[in-house]
Amino acid sequence: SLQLMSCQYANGAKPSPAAAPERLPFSRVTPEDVAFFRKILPGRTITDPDLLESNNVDWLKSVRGSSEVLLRPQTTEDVSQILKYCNSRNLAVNPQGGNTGLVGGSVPVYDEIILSTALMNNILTFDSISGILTCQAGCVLENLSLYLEERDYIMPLDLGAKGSCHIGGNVATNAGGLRLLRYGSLRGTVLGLEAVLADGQVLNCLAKLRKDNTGYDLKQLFIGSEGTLGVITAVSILCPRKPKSVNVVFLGCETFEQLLKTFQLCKGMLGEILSAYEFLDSECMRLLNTHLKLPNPISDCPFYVVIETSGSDPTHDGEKLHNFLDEAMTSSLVTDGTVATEDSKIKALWSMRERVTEALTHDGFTYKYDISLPVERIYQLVTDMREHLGDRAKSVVGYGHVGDGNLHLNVTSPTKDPALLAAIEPFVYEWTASCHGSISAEHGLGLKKRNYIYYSKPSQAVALMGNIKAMLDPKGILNPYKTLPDDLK
Ligand SMILES: O=C(O)CC[C@@H](O)C(=O)O
Ligand SMILES: [Zn+2]
Repeated sequence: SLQLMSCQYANGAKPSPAAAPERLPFSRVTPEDVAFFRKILPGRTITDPDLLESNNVDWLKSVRGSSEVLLRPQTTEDVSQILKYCNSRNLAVNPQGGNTGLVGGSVPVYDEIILSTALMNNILTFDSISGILTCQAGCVLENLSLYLEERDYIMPLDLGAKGSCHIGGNVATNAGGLRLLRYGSLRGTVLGLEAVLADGQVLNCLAKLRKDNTGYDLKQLFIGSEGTLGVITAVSILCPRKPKSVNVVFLGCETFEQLLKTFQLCKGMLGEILSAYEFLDSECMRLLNTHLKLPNPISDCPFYVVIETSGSDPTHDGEKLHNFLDEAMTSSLVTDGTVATEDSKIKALWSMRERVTEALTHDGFTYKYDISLPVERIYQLVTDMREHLGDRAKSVVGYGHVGDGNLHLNVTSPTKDPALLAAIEPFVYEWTASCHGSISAEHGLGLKKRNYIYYSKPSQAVALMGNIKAMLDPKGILNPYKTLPDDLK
């Protein structure tokens, strides 16, 4: 049974999952507006509905807008002119990066103008002594990684969507990913950023310093604000050296308790070379086998772990890893495992974890939950949800970032199913709030989760967020219907 929640919903009305926001009274785009955009962005003002199709729908194909204008600025000055104009005309704007978000934050809800960072993809500077990279917001994460690897550095973040996501979008959503355990969140590695405010003012906080205690750290407002406070146009990021030795291990455990004990052992024995500790359950493995034809690299187990080590001495790392595996096997914490040191096998083992999201899209309509919990509780939520839903769900799977206490709980059904959704929500949020967890660990609130914010934040904090929004974007033109709950307006 659940503890009484200390959140607004404990006594008041609970938000309904199906609630769609009403269109706010923004202006509608006129031929004169389009003529203005064509003048400042010749050839980069798109109105052909076929060309706009992919920008209007999210990666999951679960949210579809009806924007009629896509703008593709190349410079900060372009973005500034666009926003200055839109603000004066009261036109709503949806800032968009690689459009790989999972909470409906990166697509328009109605007819918001789409401002894409796709053509803002220049690397500005890289300092090979400090490892500080500055680049425009539209650089694709994987391109930045390749650029850095040639210079013996890596990006401090890595995610499954790396081939399409933009660094500006990563920063705007404070994306977590697979290396957070080692290099920390973007709140630590982003040293500076440039953002254009709703009225077109350019805020240049593009510092390239490790330390800077001169007043409030304004860049933090934009990190994780999902484009609601300004459009990030450039960032500077502190990048780690490329490790000389990388190993990946894929292990199987009988129980989640053993998986956690293995994590403890691993932290103790691998210490400073540990760079990832990820998990998937046997349901994920079934979906990888069935939908992507990826064979299990070890024998069947209830739980699987991906451990990555990154260090500077292959002999030293190999020895540590060997000792750890020896201990984990002899103490029966793990039942089977395989190790990879060469690139192609490392990639193959990583894909067992990275491609779960893709496998799920082939299983049916997917309801996604991205929950932070005390690490020892994370799998209990999956077990309880399975029991709670019984045969109403097609698959209920758990995977995620054990090292960060971040569970990805996904539920599928053959088609979109409002009755199933009503069984999942608010159950999942109440469960999370009862453990003082977060209802969005790394994906953000976007359109889908914003009305559940009170499960994780006190109403004073949400009200203050509303004040900050009103100060920076008084007309509310930036990414409306996102992040903040409806009851603020
Ligand atoms: O699809 C999901 O729910 C999780 C996606 C991503 O955050 C991951 O860790 O794989
Ligand atoms: Zn994740």
